Amino acid sequence: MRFQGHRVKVKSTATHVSWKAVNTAVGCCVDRRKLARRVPFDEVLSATALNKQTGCCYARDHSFVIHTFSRPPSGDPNTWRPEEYVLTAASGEAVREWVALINGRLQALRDRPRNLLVYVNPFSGARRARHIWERVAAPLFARARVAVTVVDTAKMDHAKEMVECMKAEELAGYQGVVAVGGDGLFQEVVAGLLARRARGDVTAHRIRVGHIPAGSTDAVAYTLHGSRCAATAALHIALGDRLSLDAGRMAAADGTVRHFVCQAGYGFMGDVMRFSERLRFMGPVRYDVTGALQVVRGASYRVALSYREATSTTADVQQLCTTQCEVCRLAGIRVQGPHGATYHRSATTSNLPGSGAPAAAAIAVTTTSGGVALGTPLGGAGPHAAPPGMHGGGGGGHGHGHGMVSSASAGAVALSSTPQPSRHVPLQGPLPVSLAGLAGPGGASGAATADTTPAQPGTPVHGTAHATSVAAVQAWQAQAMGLFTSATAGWFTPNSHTSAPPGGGGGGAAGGAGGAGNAGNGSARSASGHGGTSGDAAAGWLGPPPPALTTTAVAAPPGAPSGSLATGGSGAGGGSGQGLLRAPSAPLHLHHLAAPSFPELCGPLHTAPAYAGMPAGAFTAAAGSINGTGFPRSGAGGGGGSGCGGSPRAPSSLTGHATGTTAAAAAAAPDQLQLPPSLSSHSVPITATAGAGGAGSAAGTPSGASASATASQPLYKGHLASGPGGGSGVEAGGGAGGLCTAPVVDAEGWTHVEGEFASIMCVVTPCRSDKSKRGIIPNGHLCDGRMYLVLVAKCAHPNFLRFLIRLSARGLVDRCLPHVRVVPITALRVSPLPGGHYLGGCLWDAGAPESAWNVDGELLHCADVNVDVLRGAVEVFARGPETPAAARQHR
Ligand SMILES: Nc1ncnc2c1ncn2[C@@H]1O[C@H](COP(=O)(O)OP(=O)(O)OP(=O)(O)O)[C@@H](O)[C@H]1O
Repeated sequence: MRFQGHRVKVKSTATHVSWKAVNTAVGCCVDRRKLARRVPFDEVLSATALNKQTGCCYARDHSFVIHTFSRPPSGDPNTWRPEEYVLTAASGEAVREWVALINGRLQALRDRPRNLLVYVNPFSGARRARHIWERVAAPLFARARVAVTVVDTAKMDHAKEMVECMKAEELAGYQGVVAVGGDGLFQEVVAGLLARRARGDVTAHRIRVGHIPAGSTDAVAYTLHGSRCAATAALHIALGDRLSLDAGRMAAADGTVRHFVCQAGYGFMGDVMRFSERLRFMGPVRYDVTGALQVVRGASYRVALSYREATSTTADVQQLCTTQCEVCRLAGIRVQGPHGATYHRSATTSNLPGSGAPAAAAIAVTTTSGGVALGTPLGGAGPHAAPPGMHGGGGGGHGHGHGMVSSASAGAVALSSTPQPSRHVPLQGPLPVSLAGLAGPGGASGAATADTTPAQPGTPVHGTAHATSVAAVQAWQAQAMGLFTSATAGWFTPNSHTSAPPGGGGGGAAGGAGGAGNAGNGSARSASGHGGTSGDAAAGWLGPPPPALTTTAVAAPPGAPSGSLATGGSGAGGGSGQGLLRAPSAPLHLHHLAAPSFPELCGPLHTAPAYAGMPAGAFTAAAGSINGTGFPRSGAGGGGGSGCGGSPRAPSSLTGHATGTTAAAAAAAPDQLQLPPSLSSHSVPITATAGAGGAGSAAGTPSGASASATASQPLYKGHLASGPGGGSGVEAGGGAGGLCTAPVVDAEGWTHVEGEFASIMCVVTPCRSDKSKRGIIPNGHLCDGRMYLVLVAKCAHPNFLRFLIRLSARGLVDRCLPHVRVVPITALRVSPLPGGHYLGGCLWDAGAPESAWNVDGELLHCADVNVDVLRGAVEVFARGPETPAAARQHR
């Protein structure tokens, strides 16, 4: 054949097509090496026969073209250009053979998309999204023979709603969904897919997401590909690159849930976003303008932070996450594909038995007096994804729990779950004994409990069984059942004692205890639970095994009013508790309090947040207040035992036991049978007494000290713990810049800090952008199951400028500046506190006491949030940035 007018010898192997000049082809003035090419098939879009007449005096030209791309010969290899290699054969027959051979090889690449759904936001960035799609991306997809369905978004959340509500069969027709716009549009698509997954739609698991940058920041595309080039992004999509990507999930106290794949920022970042929205007419430059104004403004905000530090892994090695990222590969996310090509596989879809089908392990049972609601789903993947412990502290209304599938593979634990849609099953007599729990060899485990209403006190409490799983997971179930049977038997049987399963079960136990107290059939009963570790049963789930779990259900006193008597689990710190809640048989819906991270999954009633560490007594009292029946109510629950003395987030630091009484005002609302969206309008005085040896003592609360606090603040803000004793432990000073309290680590591994910060960021991937080319966290990873908490203490203007310059030029590492901390974490809670400093001005609300969250470029106005990370939450069309050494040149 001929290439660029010279004779070349072409050959094809299983992985590539290559050619080089034959010896006699070139004279001494032509460098033979410049004619040689080696093009891997996984970098070829397609081959097409050319059928052109080269001129009236010449014969028909028998040529074909190989559509591929090229990297710059030097410098950054991450900006690709479409490339065409034209080869001329001796005959038309030869051309047809070569075209068929190359396209046949491409057909065999199973990750190549054939049909894509494309959303274009015409208003992104400088409003060039449509133009970029038509001029840059669409022609490349046509070259790659990818069919596309294009939708222009008409409003905010249009793409999210469409993805979320589309029929499963329709979605199954696509291999991926592409967002042409900014980070916000990409986030919409991700949110839509995750919502489907939360509903149990297995189709959504294998849908990849692509981002063709046309917005103002385009941090997603930059992070994934190392460049903001639209052609590069389109090429990655057309070539079918695949990579699993972590996502952060931010659940706000107002019930809003947002996902992010780059960063969520409070303080400076939030203010920049908040005010730049008013300057949208300026286009992308609005961020520079408002950024400068915010530096001048020098705002700082007081918050209470609790975070769970990530365990040390290979990710701690200061190493860049690129195509060959060893950290992500070790995590089992990237595996070597056939023919030496690197394929990226999601742990959620390929590491489980019966590969391809996502594991289903959603288990939850909630019971009300009228029936049993099944299927509270698990939403996350990753050892820290599900916060089942939130269920443990809620004695009273419902027994419920979780199951989680765990698989250990390639040095990492991969967790996956497929939730089931909630159903409501009428309660007809005693239900079959229930148990739902799955555990895998990875160590994480869970449990589910349920309650119904035994006719007589003293008879076993039956539960409902609900465990849904794919066939592969059922194999694990058999293994897990033994574990859980022994662990949970006691939860259903009064006066029994049992031990927790390794690594989990506390949540279920406490939930079970509460569940046992749920009446619903008119017969009163009470239950007291003694959680092994704490009312914050997350510890039972994620942390070390509790020393013992004890559950006791006892009959209610004779003549007790019809209704339920319930208590929550007790804390581990030496405290134990029991509660008494009298209410009619109306459901208490305590699980709404108990699952703040999944409000979108659990319906509107789940919007009222509660946090781990809230004393069970508080739950009980709160429930009593909102049920408002006029019965006298008192609640006494075991202290939650999260053990941070004085942290506003951990009222249970007043461990020992807490006694709750409902406010009289609350009792004056007898018709309020369900939780309002927020508890903020309810004042629930709580008197708490610290018990001897409580977990709080570990955090500085003097052992045995008494503390009492009356909460006039919303419960969820955790201001309960401001009393003496509880508050004494943390005001030790120290911390970042000396402006925050010394970090206090509680028994469950949460670190609690209060302070005044100029900026708080939660960065889930390196987060590269034009403003920070190396990334905010240069050594972050795309899929390692951790986030990085960046704390910038209140500081003088020059110091904040130093921070911005450092962030922009080199990225951040821990203590890169005296007032900057970078901590790898897996979960975070943030609550605003009164205080803070800022200048007023026409562009901002001078009196605003709180900042807002900037969640991947979208505003979230509620400052009170819970954040966790979903490992490998989405699959994306990407392979990670390439290094010059790793980039394969075709020459
Ligand atoms: N047709 C539309 N009209 C108005 N808003 C839209 C429309 N389509 C999408 N949106 C919303 O516009 C917001 C911004 O979109 P997008 O993120 O694509 O651009 P951007 O903000 O300019 O870019 P970046 O997020 O990279 O800074 C998103 O919240 C998105 O939900």
